[in-house]
Amino acid sequence: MTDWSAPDAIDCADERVFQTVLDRVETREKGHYFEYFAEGDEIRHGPGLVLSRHGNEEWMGQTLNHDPAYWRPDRARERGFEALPAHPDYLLACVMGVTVEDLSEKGGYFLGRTDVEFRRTAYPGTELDVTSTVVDTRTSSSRPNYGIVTWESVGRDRESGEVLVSYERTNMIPRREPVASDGSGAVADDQPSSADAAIPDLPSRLVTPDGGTFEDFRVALERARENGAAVAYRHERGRTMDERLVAGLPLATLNTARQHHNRDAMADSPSGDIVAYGDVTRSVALAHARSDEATYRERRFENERFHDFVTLGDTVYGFTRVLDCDGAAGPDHTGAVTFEHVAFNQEQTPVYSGRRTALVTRQ
Ligand SMILES: CC(C)(COP(=O)(O)OP(=O)(O)OC[C@H]1O[C@@H](n2cnc3c(N)ncnc32)[C@H](O)[C@@H]1OP(=O)(O)O)[C@@H](O)C(=O)NCCC(=O)NCCSC(=O)C[C@](C)(O)C(=O)O
Repeated sequence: MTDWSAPDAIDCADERVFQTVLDRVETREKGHYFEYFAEGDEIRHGPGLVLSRHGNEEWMGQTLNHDPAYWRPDRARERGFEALPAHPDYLLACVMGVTVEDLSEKGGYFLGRTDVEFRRTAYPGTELDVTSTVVDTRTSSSRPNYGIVTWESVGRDRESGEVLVSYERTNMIPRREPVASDGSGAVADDQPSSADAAIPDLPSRLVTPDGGTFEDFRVALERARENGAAVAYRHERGRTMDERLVAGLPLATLNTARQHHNRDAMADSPSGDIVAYGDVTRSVALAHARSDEATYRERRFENERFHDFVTLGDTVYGFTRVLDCDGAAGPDHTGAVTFEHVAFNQEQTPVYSGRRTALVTRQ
């Protein structure tokens, strides 16, 4: 009989032996299935993460968020920051990144997020302390292999305890034991396809603002309202998703979701391949929008949805609609603008949409 305690008892160089061993051993799992989560559970995320200047610059550089206030001290001061700040997209991606191991590493997709509130400016060197609470769990009626879980997450400065950002996010999470679908979410064969569906009435005219200041948006909105038009436009820039964006950026935020870096595991998933981290896709589309606007501060995001997969080689473009201008919000030299942003791919398929309120410089 083989002495299994002997160091050379298993010849791993022999393919057949190795495959037999692999078939027999248990896998030490990472992440949690849907059944693990119960409403009200509170989770403190262990890894923490120190926001870094390198990470900040890498994120901004790769996503085209080329706003010098986040890497030039003179421009940061002009913008009213105490020091070089962390970019809000980088902060948000890091806060969410450290939650992934506990919440969503098992797989499944990021479906949406809402109530994203930036409470304080964060600076490189800040150590994050992130906690999450399970807000809701339910089974999916259309996808029997998955459940749908919503968490509220809060990212704090570990030293001061101050809240930097908070949000509520929803994911599909694989079930340990898939159940038969109740079919209520299935699309009936005789339903019209989206191509056949009637196109809703669009405003007769779509107005583009003359520039990117608060006044430009306000004037465009007024002009549009007087003429039954809407303020909506697309941005010229696009960014093709390469490995650095799809796998590199999430890993730099400690996002361990297999969706972004394990092509082998993802081959047998609904997307069939690795997909871009939702925060990367959105940050690219927002960068396109910000490149056409005099952003002063990010305030909040609502109703963010991820509609379709973004895979390697896809190109992400941006579309913006201006919904509202509030001259009374923020410091005197700014006003708040609420936008609806849509990220779309080379086939003009929407992959992300969300409502954003930012302070924009007046002139
Ligand atoms: C996933 C796909 C295939 C489903 O496609 P579908 O046609 O089946 O979609 P659906 O019918 O719209 O949604 C399925 C179910 O989800 C529900 N649902 C949908 N949205 C929400 C929401 N916001 N809040 C609450 N529930 C929502 C919806 O009501 C439905 O429930 P049902 O099965 O009971 O009828 C499709 O939606 C898709 O391709 N989306 C893009 C996903 C994606 O690429 N996300 C970003 C990358 S993954 C990621 O970043 C990962 C991360 C951050 O690292 C990490 O979580 O760890």
